[in-house]
Amino acid sequence: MSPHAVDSQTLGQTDPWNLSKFAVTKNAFLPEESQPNTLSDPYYESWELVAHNLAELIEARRIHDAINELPVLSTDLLKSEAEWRRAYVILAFFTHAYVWGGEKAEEILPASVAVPFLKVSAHLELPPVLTYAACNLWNWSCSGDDFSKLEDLSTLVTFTGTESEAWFMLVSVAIEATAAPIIHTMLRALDAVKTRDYEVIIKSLQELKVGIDNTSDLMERMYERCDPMEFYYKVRPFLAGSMNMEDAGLPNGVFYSEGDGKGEWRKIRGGSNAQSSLIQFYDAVLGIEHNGHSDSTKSFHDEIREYMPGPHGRFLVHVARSGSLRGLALETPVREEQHRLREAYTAAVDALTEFRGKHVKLVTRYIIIPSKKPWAGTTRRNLASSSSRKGGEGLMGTGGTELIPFLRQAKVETEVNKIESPENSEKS
Ligand code: HEM
Repeated sequence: MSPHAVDSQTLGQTDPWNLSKFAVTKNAFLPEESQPNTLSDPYYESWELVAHNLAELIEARRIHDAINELPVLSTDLLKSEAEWRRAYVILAFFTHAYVWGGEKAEEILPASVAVPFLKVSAHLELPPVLTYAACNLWNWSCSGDDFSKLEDLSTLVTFTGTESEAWFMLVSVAIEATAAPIIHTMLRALDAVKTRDYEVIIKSLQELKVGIDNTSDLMERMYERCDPMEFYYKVRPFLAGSMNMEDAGLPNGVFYSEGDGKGEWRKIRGGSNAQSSLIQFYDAVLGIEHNGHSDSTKSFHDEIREYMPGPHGRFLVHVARSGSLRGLALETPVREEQHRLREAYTAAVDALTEFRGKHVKLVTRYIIIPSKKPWAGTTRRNLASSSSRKGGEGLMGTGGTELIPFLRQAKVETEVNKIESPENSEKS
C-alpha cells in the first residue's frame, strides 16, 4: 500500500462521508491500484496495438491510416471499472492524436473512435475529450508501492514518447498521491466545526499548510525533466480541445461521426491541470471562491468541474456545503485558541497563494517564454503555431482560458481570504 494511502481504519472513521459514493479512494482522487496497461479481452487487441505504438505512428505520419482502419468496437466486453477507465484513456489519446497528429487539424473524428468514446465517457460521467483524468489520474503505473515516488511511476499512453511528456503527466500523479491523507484530515476538521473542536481544526489546518507546501514543491520538480521548448511545441498541442481553437484550424470544433452521416459538431475544452479536484478541494475547505468570467455567470472553476469524473465533481460540491472553517476563523477572537485558529487558517491561505504564484512562474517558463522563441523541429498547424504566429499575444490555455489574466485573478482571489487581524476580518 502506498505510504501516503489512508488505511482502512481511518477510512472507516470518515464513513459518514460515504467516500466510495464519491469515488474517493485511499489514494484520494487516484484509483486504489496501479492502472492496467492492457484490456484483458483479445477483442480489443486492435485498440491496444495502436495505443502501444501511438508515438511511433504519429511520428511516422501513419496515425490517420491506423485509426481509420480500426473497426467500431463495442464496450460490452470491458470487464471492470478499471477497464472502462483504460478504454477512456485510450480513446481520449486516439481522439487528440487524430485531430492534432497531422499537418493541420482534422475536423472529423471517425466513428471507430467517436462511437465507443461517447459510450465510455457517458459511463464515467466525463466529456469525450482528453481530460486530466485521461492524461494523469488514470494513465500511470507504479513499479513500487509508493505512488508519490516519481522515479517509480511510468505513463501508459503518450503522444510523443518523450521524457518531457511523461514527467509532465507524472508530476501530477505524485502530487495527488502525496496529498491523499490531507483529504481525510480535512474532512475530520469539517466534522469538528460542528462541535467547535478547535484543537482538531487547528492541527488539521497546520497539516493542510504542509500538504499545500508539498504540492508546490512537487510542482517545481517539473523543471527537472520536462523541457519547456519540447513541452510547448511537441506535447502541449496534443492537449488542446476543440473550444476556442478557430486559429488552430477548428472553426466549428470537431464533428464526432456516429456513422451513416450522423453525428454532432462539438466544441469542448482540452486537458488542463485546472481539472485537478485536489486543488479545488483546497479551495473548498478554505472557503475560497472564484468569480465568473466575462462571458458566463459561472466561474471557470465551477465549469471545469464538468471535466472531472462525475463523482469527484459532486464530492467538491458536498464538501463546500459541509461546514465552514472560514466562518469559524472569521469570528472575533476572544480566546487564545481562536487566535491560533486564525493564524493556522491564514497560513494555509498563504501557502495556497504561494502555490498559485509559483504556478504562474511555471506557466511563464513553459508557455509564455517558448511561445516567443523559434522552434527548429517539425511544425504543424496547431495551438503552438497559431499562438507563436501572433508573437505570444492572446495566448490561450489548453483549458480554454486567457491564461495569464486568469491565473493572476485566481491568485488574487486566494490572497484576499487572509485574515490577519480583527480589524480586517469583515470579508466573509
Ligand atoms: C508545465 C506544467 C504546467 C503548465 C504549462 C500549466 C498551465 C496551466 C494553464 C495554461 C492554466 C490555465 C487554465 C487553462 O488550461 O486554460 C492552468 C491552470 C491550472 N493549473 Fe496548471 N499548468 C502546469 C502544471 C500544473 C500542475 C503540476 C498543477 C498542480 C496540480 C497545476 C494546477 C493548475 C490549476 C489548479 C489551475 C487552475 C487555476 C487555479 O486554480 O489557480 N498546473 N495551468
